[in-house]
Amino acid sequence: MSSTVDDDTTTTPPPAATTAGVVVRDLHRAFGAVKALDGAQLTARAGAVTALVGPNGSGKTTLLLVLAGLLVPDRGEVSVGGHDPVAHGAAARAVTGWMPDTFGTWDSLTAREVLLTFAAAYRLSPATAADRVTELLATVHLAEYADRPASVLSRGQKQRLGLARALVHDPAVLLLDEPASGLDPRSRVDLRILLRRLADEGKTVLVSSHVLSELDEMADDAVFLSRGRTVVPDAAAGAARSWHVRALSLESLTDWLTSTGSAWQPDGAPTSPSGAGGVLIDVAGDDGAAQLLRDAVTAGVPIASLVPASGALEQAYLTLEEERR
Ligand SMILES: Nc1ncnc2c1ncn2[C@@H]1O[C@H](COP(=O)(O)OP(=O)(O)OP(=O)(O)O)[C@@H](O)[C@H]1O
Repeated sequence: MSSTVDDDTTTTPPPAATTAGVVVRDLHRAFGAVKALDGAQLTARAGAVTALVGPNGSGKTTLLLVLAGLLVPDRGEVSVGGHDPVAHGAAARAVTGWMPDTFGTWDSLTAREVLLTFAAAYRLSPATAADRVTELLATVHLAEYADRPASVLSRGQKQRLGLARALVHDPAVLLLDEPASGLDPRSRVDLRILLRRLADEGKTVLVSSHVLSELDEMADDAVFLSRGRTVVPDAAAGAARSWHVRALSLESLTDWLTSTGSAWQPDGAPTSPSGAGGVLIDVAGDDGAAQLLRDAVTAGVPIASLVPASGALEQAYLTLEEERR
């Protein structure tokens, strides 16, 4: 990949797209002495939601900016929907929907006008654009704000308008930087459902977020970044996971766990007047949880629930050795 030129203005047409999805190989980008990307690798499949996870400063936004064609990398290979965003920026942008973590709007325009402006920039015909914008405003539940100035929109509503903007040209690849930030719980659920639907339609969805429980529920794949490098979470540490066990009688649960030599700790929740309560216990994998449940029931412990205390992504995230920067 060239690191300095966008040759859209030359007469060489971009090569036909060959690879769906997003592929990143050995990507580097420094800001002075800070290596924001230091050999990052990534593959995001078409038809899947891929989570981009990492501590503050790990390079997530830098990576997404490179993929969106807004930042030139120092070196490395990038393919977005089969196009190189540096060498063939226009072709890559045509298939890319980009939602930054904060979306500035022109406050004097209405929500509809904002979207129509972007639709025109993507060269949608006025008739197609009008229909598409009306449909998208309904999709992100902003129909009632369609003809009001964007200045009246709340932060979460602006986020939703930003999502509609990213979708206006029906892109094959969606790059979303912290899309859930500022959204209320209902809007977060709507976002999750929408991203799942888009992936099911065959689109590539790459989403960064700090809300790991949400990514857990929507992501098919995950890529972990740490100090600009892709890392594989410690598999051994990830194998044992904390589970929350609750029983109708806390006393009988803890007596039984102690008699079997299992290490447990209180879950911190108050015991109910009837004596119900719970503990946290480390269990190796789903098989271990199934065995624990079988043994407890056999021993006559009145188990009420057995659930992972944290999501798989969160657990994997916590095994990352690198710290925030
Ligand atoms: N324009 C810039 N100039 C100087 N340093 C930058 C610039 N952009 C990013 N950095 C640095 O590059 C590193 C990676 O930043 P980046 O914003 O990509 O991280 P991030 O993973 O998105 O973080 P967060 O989760 O906090 O949003 C950080 O150390 C940051 O300070």
